[in-house]
Amino acid sequence: MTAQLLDGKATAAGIRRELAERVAKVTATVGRPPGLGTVLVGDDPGSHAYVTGKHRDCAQVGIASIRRELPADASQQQVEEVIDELNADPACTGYIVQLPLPRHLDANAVLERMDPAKDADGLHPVNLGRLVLGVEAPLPCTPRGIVELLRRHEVPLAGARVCVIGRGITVGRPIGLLLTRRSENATVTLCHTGTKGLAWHVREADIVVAAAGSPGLITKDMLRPGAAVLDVGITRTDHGLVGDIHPDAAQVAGRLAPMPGGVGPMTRAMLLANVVEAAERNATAV
Ligand SMILES: Nc1nc2c(c(=O)[nH]1)N[C@@H](CN(C=O)c1ccc(C(=O)N[C@@H](CCC(=O)O)C(=O)O)cc1)CN2
Repeated sequence: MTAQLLDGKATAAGIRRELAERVAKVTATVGRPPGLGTVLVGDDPGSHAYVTGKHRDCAQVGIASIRRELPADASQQQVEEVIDELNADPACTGYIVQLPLPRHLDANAVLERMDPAKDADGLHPVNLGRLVLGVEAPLPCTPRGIVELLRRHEVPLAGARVCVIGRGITVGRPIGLLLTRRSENATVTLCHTGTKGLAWHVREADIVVAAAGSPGLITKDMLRPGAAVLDVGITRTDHGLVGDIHPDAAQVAGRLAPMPGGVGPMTRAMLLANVVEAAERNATAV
């Protein structure tokens, strides 16, 4: 078997086209375009590349960019001052704080200081709480991108057994909440570095989401033949970027969202969707 491609790049391009039309409408109604802010602290090359990509996407759909950068040794107070500024800026519809932050900073305190109504990442505790409660809120971009990618490729979720590997705040923890909503109705097993018998859990699954950041962790012998497999792990090595899914997995998987070209572009598209939805909410509230 050679896995069918879950093509995040093409799917995200289609979503950007849909969003560009909505941006044009909301811009005409409000008299100015929605604005996405980004807060980037430090020199991590990956984070710089992701933020640059986010602003490139904004330009493509007509969203204005507000870019704030701070040095790696920025203090908690300096970061929080930028947060306060974006909370107060009427041109900023929504913003994100690029993660991870340098170790000396308290990321939870930074996220908590954000205005939840401007949280374009769905990572503010209020919005994560709303996700737990099943109340409408901006959704974390990667989990939302995964659900959208599966939906647009007609991969059935109702009753599906999903194995998620990784318990980080941007993917592993929130995706369990998303997929177990009544509207999705999947059953989720959340695995992590403390899980015993990882291969057994993975083999039970119809859908595997690998977000551990452990290169080549999931091999073909661990998979149920025909499973849909999504690679969310990204490790930068001397030989380039390496995902969590071993290349041999494509021989056994039924569907494969590769890295690159699978979930990453969907993450970026869902960020734009969160900003557009916030702008539309604001426009109807006026
Ligand atoms: N505040 C946030 N921080 C981080 C998030 C997030 O959703 N919000 N997620 C990741 C990084 N990330 C977005 O910020 C992100 C990661 C990867 C991609 C992507 O398009 N990847 C490419 C491959 C990488 C490359 O070409 O350099 C792909 O998969 O095709 C987009 C966004 C952690 N931080």
